[in-house]
Amino acid sequence: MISVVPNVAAVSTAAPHAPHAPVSTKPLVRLRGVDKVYANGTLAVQNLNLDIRANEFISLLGPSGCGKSTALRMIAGLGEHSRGEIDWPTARYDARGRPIREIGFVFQEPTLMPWATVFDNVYLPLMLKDIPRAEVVDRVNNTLDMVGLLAFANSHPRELSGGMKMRVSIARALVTQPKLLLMDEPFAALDEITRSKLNNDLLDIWQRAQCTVVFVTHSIYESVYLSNRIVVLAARPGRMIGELAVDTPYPRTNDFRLTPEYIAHCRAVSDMLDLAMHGAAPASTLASEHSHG
Ligand SMILES: Nc1ncnc2c1ncn2[C@@H]1O[C@H](COP(=O)(O)OP(=O)(O)OP(=O)(O)O)[C@@H](O)[C@H]1O
Repeated sequence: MISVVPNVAAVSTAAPHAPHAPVSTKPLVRLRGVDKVYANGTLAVQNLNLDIRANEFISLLGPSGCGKSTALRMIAGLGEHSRGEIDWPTARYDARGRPIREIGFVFQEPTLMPWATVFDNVYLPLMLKDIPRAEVVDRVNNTLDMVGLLAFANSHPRELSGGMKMRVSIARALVTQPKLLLMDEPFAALDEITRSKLNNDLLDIWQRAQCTVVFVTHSIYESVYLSNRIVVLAARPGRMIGELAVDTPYPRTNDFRLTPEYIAHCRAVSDMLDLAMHGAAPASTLASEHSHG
């Protein structure tokens, strides 16, 4: 058994927050038999079946070209799927009958506006919705506090480290208070120490924001540390090989990385990834061994 200690790496100076909301049984997003064929004929994703439940932290893990980014973009509505269904069972619908997806998207590069302050970079999505700055000063400041950057509100991106820029990018994605945060290899370009610190920061932010996260990564270690569910994909064609539940409770700290439980999970994911790379069994035979609540 592992010991659970308080998360000393919390990024915010705000008062202690409520425990993380339990994973809902009702899916926020439901993918059924989803294929994506690009115009050049590439079958990027084949028969993807996935329920993304409210308050989950799911990682999509797999080798290059297995369709992780394509899956994320389809969930975001950035590009149509070719076959199957993507439903938002609890969403409201717009006048044209399309689900109102309440999402934030974080990319590998922070892509901040270099001429604008940290505050204005985070304000951007609200500005694009024509919400006056004066009305959302508290909201932007609260979001900056959530990522531990309130003191840098008036700084410019050039004054920040790589990790701080990424936290601004996360704040910008969260300022609209999305239900679903989609993250496409957000820490891949960062050094190992910064990445490890940001893993802790992200878990704290996730807990404070009380949202659902779908996180794309190549890293077994990162996926086990962060997630309560890991979906493993294989390439050519991109398809789901299986999934693993990581039921270690949150908050998780660096101590978790040293436990036999963590190592066992990493080994199980590694074995599944091995299958993904060198010959895959049908998803059903593996997924059934690793049920989730
Ligand atoms: N716009 C596109 N047009 C044609 N093929 C594409 C397009 N985007 C991606 N692909 C192909 O679809 C497959 C899946 O690509 P995708 O980027 O989703 O994979 P990935 O798992 O995110 O890869 P990586 O880890 O390298 O980012 C790949 O074979 C890729 O070459």
